[in-house]
Amino acid sequence: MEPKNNKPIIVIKDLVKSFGDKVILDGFNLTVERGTNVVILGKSGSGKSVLIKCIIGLLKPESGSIFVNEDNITALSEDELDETRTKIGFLFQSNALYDSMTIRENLEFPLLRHWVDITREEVDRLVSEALENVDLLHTIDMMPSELSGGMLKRVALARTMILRPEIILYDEPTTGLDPVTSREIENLILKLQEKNHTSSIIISHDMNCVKNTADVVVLLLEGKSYAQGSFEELAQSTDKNIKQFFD
Ligand SMILES: Nc1ncnc2c1ncn2[C@@H]1O[C@H](COP(=O)(O)OP(=O)(O)OP(=O)(O)O)[C@@H](O)[C@H]1O
Repeated sequence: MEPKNNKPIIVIKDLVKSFGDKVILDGFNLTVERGTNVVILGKSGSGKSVLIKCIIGLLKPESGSIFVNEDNITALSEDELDETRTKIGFLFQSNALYDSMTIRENLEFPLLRHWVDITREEVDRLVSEALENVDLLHTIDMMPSELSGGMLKRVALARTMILRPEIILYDEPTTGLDPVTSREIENLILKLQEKNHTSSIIISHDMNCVKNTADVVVLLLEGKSYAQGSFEELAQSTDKNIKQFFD
């Protein structure tokens, strides 16, 4: 038998999702190989967020399948979904940090929620380690309002990583950041991918981010995976639907 680790981590087949008579995903297919970063490129409203929500089981597709490892997301109960979701980290565009909590408390939150038997020492160690990974240990007792946009994104990334997810879904990780800070975030995404061997799906409009982080770029158009390839392959395409993203 083929060892598990050589199998793709996410396999999506013929996914269909509509709202009323509006078909958003129309037979979408995607395979994410273990340890790779896949960037989903698509116009506003093309269904990128809907796709991510289907992967974490927040939306139920009409048909098709989504396998994360051995689990068919579309067939899991809520309890089983909760278990699977602990293996999937999500970096929200808004960062989703709690404004009334310190950075330490924000990072403790997922640990205390998911690992009920964890000791105080272990919590402290993991929080410090997660902040060290993003070079922000000195902010541990600060409030989110004291940090810049780039620092908040790094804290949010540290919090996403703290449960050691196998998969990370990034929703426009560099939107609203200046080019230098964006580059810092892109480098962190690559560093943490290498360190923790995570696999990622990244939604981004920022072509520098796409270029710097993608192993594979997937163009979502009219509900389908219209094109797939490396950044360079797609950048050289003469297809007008693909070219418009690279011009
Ligand atoms: N819960 C919902 N009910 C009805 N329609 C929805 C719902 N969620 C999304 N849609 C519709 O699905 C389409 C795709 O939305 P989605 O948010 O996935 O786009 P997107 O590609 O992520 O866009 P953007 O880049 O602007 O974030 C939009 O037309 C949106 O209005």
